[in-house]
Amino acid sequence: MEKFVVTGEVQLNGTIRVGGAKNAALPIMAATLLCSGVSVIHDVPCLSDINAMQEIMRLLGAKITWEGRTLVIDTTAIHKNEVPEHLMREMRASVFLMGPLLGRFHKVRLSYPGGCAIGHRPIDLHLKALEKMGTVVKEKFGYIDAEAASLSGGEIYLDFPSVGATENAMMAAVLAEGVTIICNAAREPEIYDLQSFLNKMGAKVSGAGTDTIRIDGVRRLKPAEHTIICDRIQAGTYLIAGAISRGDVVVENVVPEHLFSVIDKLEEIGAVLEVGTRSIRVRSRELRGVDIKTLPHPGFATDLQAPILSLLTIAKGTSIVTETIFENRFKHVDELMRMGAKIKVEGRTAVIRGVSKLTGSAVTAPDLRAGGALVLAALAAEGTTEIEQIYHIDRGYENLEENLRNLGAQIARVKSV
Ligand SMILES: CC(=O)N[C@H]1[C@@H](OP(=O)(O)OP(=O)(O)OC[C@H]2O[C@@H](n3ccc(=O)[nH]c3=O)[C@H](O)[C@@H]2O)O[C@H](CO)[C@@H](O)[C@@H]1O
Ligand SMILES: C=C(OP(=O)(O)O)C(=O)O
Repeated sequence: MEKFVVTGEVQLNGTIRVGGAKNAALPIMAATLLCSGVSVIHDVPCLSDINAMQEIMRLLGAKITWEGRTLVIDTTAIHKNEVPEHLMREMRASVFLMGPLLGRFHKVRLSYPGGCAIGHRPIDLHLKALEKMGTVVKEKFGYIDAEAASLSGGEIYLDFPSVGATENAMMAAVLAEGVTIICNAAREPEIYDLQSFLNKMGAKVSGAGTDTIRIDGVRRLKPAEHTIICDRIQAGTYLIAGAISRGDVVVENVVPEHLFSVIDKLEEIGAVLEVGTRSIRVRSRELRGVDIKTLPHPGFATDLQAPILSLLTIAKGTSIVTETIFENRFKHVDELMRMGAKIKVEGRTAVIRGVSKLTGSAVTAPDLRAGGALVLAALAAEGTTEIEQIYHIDRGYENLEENLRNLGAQIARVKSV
């Protein structure tokens, strides 16, 4: 086990370049399974979730090699359409294998996925979408058997614009007969990236980025080459790092339109932002409290709720943060309170009374973004903070300590007893 040791109160200065998005790379890796051949995916982040996905795909028969930040995936020898439970449990994204394997083999067997413990996280919408395409789903002994003699297009209404269900439905529908319409689809940028990749494979998908996606089924797909979009959540986290340290940070390789809600809230908090075509500069001195509500894209991303909450702990006045996506995503609050934050949680709302200073303390990362939030708090805190269970952070933040050190932060990864 490892932990981060952070000595705070250092202003961050400099430039950081973010890489490809985990949440785009994972479904796109799964999508390569839709056909036989060699796909090439550029700017894949080096993260433990990506490694976990590779492990599963290798078990299914894929040959995967890294060339720098490029992943070369050969799906010619896929011979399995069954994923064992212990591998499914490793991450939420394992559920993305369902759509592609069903599309290619008309049959798949897997169990419930794992992932960050941030709420109940059912997969009923994924299954409902697949059933609408003619799949028969049977659940027994913790396993899900999904089978479709032939997948056929259908009209799918999602009760909630679930990112994963939208992606799974898209991947199953590309090889289905006829037209599939996904209504109330998720509009996250990662959905658009998946559409781009599927279309490069020869699929006919349109509408990603809106709430209605149309898929005209095709008979055959071919392998494709693609570059993953940049990670808006890591980018947002580094912007908050600049603001919380009262520094001057430029985040490069970003698509500002993906970050509108964060840019808007940081400005409301009092940070000064300069938005370029592919970069954003953040500076801050005085911070004031604001209200934030997480929503599906283009609303404020739930994955940035914990990081921005850290910033609000030292903003003047009272802030109210409402988490509407996941019912259990305030686990960072208790840890932040150990650092001197004043926060009260009632149901899905956190009321934060800004304090002038946080103090270094021993804390534990309860999940990925909550872990990121603790690193941010530690950057601003007086003294030294030790953050345990950083394997959560390694799921989604690439080279976090190195990137922060390059900006001047005092952060070290050390062995934990
Ligand atoms: C790998 C990946 O891309 N993960 C992201 C994805 O997760 P994920 O795809 O799991 O998130 P969803 O958009 O599906 O979940 C949103 C909400 O819908 C509910 N729901 C979802 C599916 C379902 O079948 N039934 C159901 O009720 C969930 O419990 C949750 O309350 O989107 C989330 C919301 O932006 C992000 O926080 C995650 O980082
Ligand atoms: C919750 C997240 O990931 P996952 O859906 O893979 O658990 C995340 O990236 O913040």
